[in-house]
Amino acid sequence: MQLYLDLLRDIMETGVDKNDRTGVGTRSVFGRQLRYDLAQGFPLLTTKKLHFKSIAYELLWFLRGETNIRFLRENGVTIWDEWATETGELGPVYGAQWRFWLGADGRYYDQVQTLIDGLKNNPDSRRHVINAWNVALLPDERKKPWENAKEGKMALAPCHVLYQFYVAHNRLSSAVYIRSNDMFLGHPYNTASLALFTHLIAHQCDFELGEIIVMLGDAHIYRNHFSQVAEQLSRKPRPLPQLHFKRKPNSIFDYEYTDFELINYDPYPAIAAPIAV
Ligand SMILES: Nc1nc(=O)c2c([nH]1)NC[C@@H]1CN(c3ccc(C(=O)N[C@@H](CCC(=O)O)C(=O)O)cc3)CN21
Ligand SMILES: O=c1ccn([C@H]2C[C@H](O)[C@@H](COP(=O)(O)O)O2)c(=O)[nH]1
Repeated sequence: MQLYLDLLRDIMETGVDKNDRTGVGTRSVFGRQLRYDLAQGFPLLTTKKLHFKSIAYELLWFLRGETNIRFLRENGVTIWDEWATETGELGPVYGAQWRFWLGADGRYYDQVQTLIDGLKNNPDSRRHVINAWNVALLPDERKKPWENAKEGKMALAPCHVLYQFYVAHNRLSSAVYIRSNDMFLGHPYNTASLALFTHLIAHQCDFELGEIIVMLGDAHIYRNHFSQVAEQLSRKPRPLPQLHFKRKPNSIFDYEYTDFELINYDPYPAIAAPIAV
């Protein structure tokens, strides 16, 4: 994960200070790419402890097509609490777009099922894409996230907007475009989430593992994370953990948290940081 630490340093040293929607303020750069070979280990940050459970349950929640935080809360995951309405609604965020994209013809489109079918039947296709940027449902940036959700809009505009998958020599690679990335809190989650998603799909479709590629638009460090970033940069990365499966469910939608496990994860202690809402 040296690539990540190098990018944090680059942002601190060369980034531009700007204001942002949350009022906290950021230092940012625009347009970067990080890539990891999944055969070298599972790209979960070791220079601070990450709550893998939050990352895994969030992905399972997307795959269920859910947009209420109930499922997350039932499993001890609180990372979406700040944006939800009193009843836990987030509006039509990722899960809704991945599984139930409402077409102009009035039909719902399941992008994940289409992806799996496409990878199995036509792996060479260049159209293995999942897109969350549903223009009609984007929030009004001047309103609070939960106000948007109450009006049937997304609480937050998608950050990890577009996924693409690629098969060569029976190896599955993936890429994600993240238009806006909170480099201290969000980025390590987003990287691990893409890695886990790629593992699940490879497991289902009998592919070997290739690379993951994370492409960033606005890559920012919030002003109130500067000291935490300095602490992180003083630490030396340790060997990556591995992901093992214990069961192969019949479909991508049937995985449970207990079906996989991380082994040899030996991180430095967690570093607490406030989240910008
Ligand atoms: N400002 C901001 N940054 C984000 O990364 C982000 C958002 N907003 N809004 C939507 C989601 C929610 N995400 C989150 C939210 C909280 C943490 C967080 O506080 N992580 C703590 C541990 C908390 C836990 O897992 O229980 C950390 O130390 O990593 C991480 C990602 C990612 N996204
Ligand atoms: O998966 C995610 C979701 C959100 N973020 C961060 C990126 C920004 O700091 C905020 C979103 O604010 P916008 O004004 O909509 O850009 O959340 C992330 O890093 N990863």
